[in-house]
Amino acid sequence: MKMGLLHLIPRDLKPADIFIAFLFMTFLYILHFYYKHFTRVNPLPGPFPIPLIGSFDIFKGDIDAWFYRLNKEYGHEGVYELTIAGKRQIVITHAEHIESILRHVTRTANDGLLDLFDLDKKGLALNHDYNHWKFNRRIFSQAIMSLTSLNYSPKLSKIENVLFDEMSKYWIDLKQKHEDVIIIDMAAWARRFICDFTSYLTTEKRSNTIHYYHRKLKNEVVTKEMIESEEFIENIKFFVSDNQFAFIPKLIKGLPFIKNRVKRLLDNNHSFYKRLEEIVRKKRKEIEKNINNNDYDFKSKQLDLLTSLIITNTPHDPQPQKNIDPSLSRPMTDAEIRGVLFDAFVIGADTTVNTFCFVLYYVSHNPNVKKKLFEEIKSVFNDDPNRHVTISDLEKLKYCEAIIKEAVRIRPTVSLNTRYCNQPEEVAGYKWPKDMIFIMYSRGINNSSLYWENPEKFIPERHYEPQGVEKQQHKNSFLMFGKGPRLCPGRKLAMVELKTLITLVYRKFDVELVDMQAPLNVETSTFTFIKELNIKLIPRELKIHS
Ligand code: HEM
Repeated sequence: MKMGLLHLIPRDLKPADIFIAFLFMTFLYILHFYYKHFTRVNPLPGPFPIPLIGSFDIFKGDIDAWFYRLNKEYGHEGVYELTIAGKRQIVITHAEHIESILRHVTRTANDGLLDLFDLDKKGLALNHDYNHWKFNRRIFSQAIMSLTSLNYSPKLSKIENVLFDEMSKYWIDLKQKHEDVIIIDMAAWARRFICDFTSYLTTEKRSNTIHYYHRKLKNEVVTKEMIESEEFIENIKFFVSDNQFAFIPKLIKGLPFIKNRVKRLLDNNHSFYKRLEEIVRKKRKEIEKNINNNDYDFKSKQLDLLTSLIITNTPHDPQPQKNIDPSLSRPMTDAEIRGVLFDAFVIGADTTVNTFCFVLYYVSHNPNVKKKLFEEIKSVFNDDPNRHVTISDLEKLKYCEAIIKEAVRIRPTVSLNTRYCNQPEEVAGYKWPKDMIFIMYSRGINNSSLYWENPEKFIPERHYEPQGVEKQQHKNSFLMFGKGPRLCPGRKLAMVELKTLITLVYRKFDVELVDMQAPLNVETSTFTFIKELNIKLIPRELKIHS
């Protein structure tokens, strides 16, 4: 058959003919693209699209800043459109218009390179396949929920306190003799802290990235184990900052500049997958050894995330589910577990690191908020300022929680939230055919004066005192963790992690920005990534009573 087709190509074809044919095909493609554009349903305002890529702005590096500009230009009516990677997308900028799309389950159309990256049917966040997603979601949600259960939470608090004690000792060690303050890049430290913490929650063995980073700063020898931990961080960083290349159309993946970037991202992911799969294999061996040791009882143990993922739907499952759909009742494979671990480390860790750094940034710009936060911490730890922060302390730290929400409102770490509608849907007063992609622009909604008084001001009280809650607030004007079936499964864990870490930092140190004029130093792809946050730590000398 192939030979037959080759015979149809004239033998005396010259390079010039091939070039002309190429130009002709390109011309036809462009004609078709603009024909479709000018005859599209419900034309909306938005930037004029460029065939295949949509806009050159997606290659400029700061996608979030681009959306911020577009919101100012086209967002007034609550909905506008743009083309990204050849695909028309409808951007929603008013809270009233998002309810109908939140119940949809798929995030993006399956026409980019996600299958090349083996992410289209793996994990949760980028999974397109409903059945695979549902299976992963049920097991991952249950495993992650047990980490914040009454049974596990004392362990969770303990490890965060212990890691913080270690990290703060490193900070003190970095203090120059003649200085009163310690200057650090908090983004670099927080990224490593959350990585070591997440590793512990996953396997009950921490990684060693904070230790590595301290030694690196002191020019001291680092061990092979530390370097391996650090490579983990590099893998996460690389994916977070370059992942837009996983969404580009297949048609252009071979173009010179793009080919290289796709290859680098692929190499990065393969080495990351290998590391994760090695962790799963080691844990399986450990579990098998425990099972062979007959007196091991999973019911009486506080299980780490990975053990829960491995033993769910096996005879050792401590909480076997009855009457569930048979397609959901099998155990996970190693590759599936690797998929959800990828989410925990990439999505879970990075959102938490960004949010933590944004809190420090906004609190430093608002001395009254800082004072009130410290007053709250003092009132809770008056008995002993050095004791471990526990889950029951966190319940009393209401102002701290309001600060986290306000930081996320003003600068959400997930500012673009997409839904793909695989059936016709009415959105923003327009009837849309199936196969449309909608983007909820959370940063625009969170900062709209339609829902928030003085939206540019950092006022935690909005989320705190009953009388201070914004009166005209729409129920979807602040979706910190999303909504509907794809709501963030790590939301409870994230709040515990953040409240504990913020309390530990402000209890021990006063925090100031090195440069009060500098804007937040972030890089955005489809995720936001904090590059650097230089702060001054002023030790409180633990005189919390005075
Ligand atoms: C401050 C920290 C966090 C923020 C602001 C955040 C926010 C979000 C948001 C907005 C979504 C999208 C929800 C939607 O589409 O409706 C999401 C999804 C997700 N988050 Fe979080 N998250 C945080 C921490 C975590 C943590 C700690 C984990 C796990 C360890 C986690 C795991 C996930 C996963 C797996 C998804 C995808 C869920 C799905 O598609 O079914 N997140 N998160």
